[in-house]
Amino acid sequence: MAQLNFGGVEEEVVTREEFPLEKAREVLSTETIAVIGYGVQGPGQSLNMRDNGFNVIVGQRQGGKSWDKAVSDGWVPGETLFDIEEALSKGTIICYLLSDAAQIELWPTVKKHLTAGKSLYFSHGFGVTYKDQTGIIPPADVDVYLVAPKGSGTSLRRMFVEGKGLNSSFAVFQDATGKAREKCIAMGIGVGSGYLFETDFYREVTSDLTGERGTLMGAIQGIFAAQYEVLRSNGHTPSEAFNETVEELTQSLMPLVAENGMDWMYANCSTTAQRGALDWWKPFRDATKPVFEQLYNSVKSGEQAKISITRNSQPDYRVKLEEELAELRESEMWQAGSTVRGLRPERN
Ligand SMILES: NC(=O)C1=CN([C@@H]2O[C@H](COP(=O)(O)OP(=O)(O)OC[C@H]3O[C@@H](n4cnc5c(N)ncnc54)[C@H](O)[C@@H]3O)[C@@H](O)[C@H]2O)C=CC1
Ligand SMILES: CC(=O)[C@](C)(O)C(=O)O
Ligand SMILES: [Mg+2]
Ligand SMILES: [Mg+2]
Repeated sequence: MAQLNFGGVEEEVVTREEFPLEKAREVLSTETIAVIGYGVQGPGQSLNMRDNGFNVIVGQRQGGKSWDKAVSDGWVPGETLFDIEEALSKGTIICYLLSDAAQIELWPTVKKHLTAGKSLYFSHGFGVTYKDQTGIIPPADVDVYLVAPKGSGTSLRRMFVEGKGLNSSFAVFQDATGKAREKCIAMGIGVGSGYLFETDFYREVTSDLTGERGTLMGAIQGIFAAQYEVLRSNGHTPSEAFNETVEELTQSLMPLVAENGMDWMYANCSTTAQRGALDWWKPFRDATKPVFEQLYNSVKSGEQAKISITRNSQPDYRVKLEEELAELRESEMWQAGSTVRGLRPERN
């Protein structure tokens, strides 16, 4: 592990240099990796591992859209693509990549196939941490670990194809064989992680639930909507409001932040913009911090897990979800966005 300084705090990370792909292949050479579920993470992780030369099979319910996608991605029914139970019985490393709510329903079946010495692999600390709500309590004689790519499975795959790597966290919950940590890191390299930083199941799930509800997904849409509405109610056109809220951020300014940090982005804007941004970021922090505190407490208490389980276990959850996504898509702001995106020269 490389010891690195993160803003004054020493942490250890695993890089591809110190744990090369050849080593990962060697560690997992006798394993059959069964990826259960072919939604978002399933395709990204299984395809990356397959391209990395691992022995991978996919387990998915037959007949649905995900099964068809698996076939079109080159998984062969009866050879590398099986129904879930068959994949569970063949696999020695079970990658449990169903949605967190669906993991509860299938758990009794998975448990049956977790014979001594197998590994149970997650990409989230959810099921194990909230065991009182999920009932997911792994048998004592299996290794249990996670690799959580910090981004969408879609990006994990795209970045791998481009020769890049997404960062992932990793954690060992249970080491029955004495080799759990090594296997976990090898899996992390195999799924296409750029580098791996260590955590535990509790910290992974609480930070992840906070991040996605916060700045990554929830808060950002909230801030976009607030600014857009203020601009619109003061007579600005939809295109002007959208460009000044979203398009400029994603197309021009965030790539600069990604490249070299916030001060670098500021340094490449006008002195007028710099003055304003430097004056206004603290009031925005102070206004939103209580909401973030409320969010974190709701994650910590298990309330957010409960909501997620309850809502996503309902038979009509997909229909309801689609309605909520459509509400966003059909809002004036995102309709304006659709027109704006269509005007990008590279799309013509
Ligand atoms: N979506 C993402 O990019 C990320 C997901 N994760 C974690 O990875 C895990 C997998 O998440 P996603 O890929 O988003 O899952 P998903 O919501 O895309 O679902 C995966 C699969 O579960 C299957 N499924 C759903 N209900 C089922 C049931 N009752 N029985 C059998 N199969 C069923 C679906 O057919 C689908 O193929 C979760 O723990 C999630 O928190 C972690 C990082 C990012
Ligand atoms: C993409 C990711 O890492 C998230 C936002 O946490 C998730 O999809 O659960
Ligand atoms: Mg995440
Ligand atoms: Mg998440």
